[in-house]
Amino acid sequence: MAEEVKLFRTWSSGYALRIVWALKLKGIEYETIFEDLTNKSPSLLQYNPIHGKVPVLVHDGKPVCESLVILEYVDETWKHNPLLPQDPYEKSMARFWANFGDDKLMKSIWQLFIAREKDQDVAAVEALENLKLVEEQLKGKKFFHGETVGYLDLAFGWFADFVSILEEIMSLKLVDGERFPHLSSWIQHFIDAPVIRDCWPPRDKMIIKFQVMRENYLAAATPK
Ligand SMILES: N[C@@H](CCC(=O)N[C@@H](CS)C(=O)NCC(=O)O)C(=O)O
Repeated sequence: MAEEVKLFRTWSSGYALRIVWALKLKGIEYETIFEDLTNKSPSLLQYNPIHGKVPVLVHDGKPVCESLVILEYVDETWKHNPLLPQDPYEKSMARFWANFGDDKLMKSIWQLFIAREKDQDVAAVEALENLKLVEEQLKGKKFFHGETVGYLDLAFGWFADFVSILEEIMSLKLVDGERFPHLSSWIQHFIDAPVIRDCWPPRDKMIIKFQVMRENYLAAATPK
């Protein structure tokens, strides 16, 4: 019997995009269910009752939640075109840096994005420190694991897109080739990599979405 694979996602979620890329890189057929997060479907809440978030992967009726967990599930279930390194130490390092990306880097980039003008310099310091750590990881490499796209590239993929959205909306340059030569070249390689390049959400829609989000945060933070 054919396997049934379903992916609950939204058009813009960078977390969900990780799973889209992983399934496509593995050549797995799947059905997409687009969610409206302002009116979550009963199925999403049933499959992810703890967080109620996308992405959720449902494989033959069994739900898997949390994008980094789903990436590992996909990699272990369909073993061809491996995403994670096989060596136990390298695998644990990959998990470490993926968590760093979600916990520290993403938070600091977001804090910069929603900082009021007077707070931007302070917020930039933390974001830049985190970016330097990522830059170190990419020294001498095309992708995080070498010559081909793998788990960490998918984990950091949101950044490749979001950084230029942030730069455009805030009219600043965060990642330039002089300060971050390795990160800059990774962004270019990753954005244009086969499979990856076909899945990006429409840029104009992303700009509008994040512009509105930023304005709402700034308005909420401004004393009346
Ligand atoms: N840690 C989660 C984060 C997922 C997440 O934050 N998804 C957002 C969309 S980008 C969501 O579903 N938000 C709905 C909500 O917070 O209620 C993961 O890696 O899957």
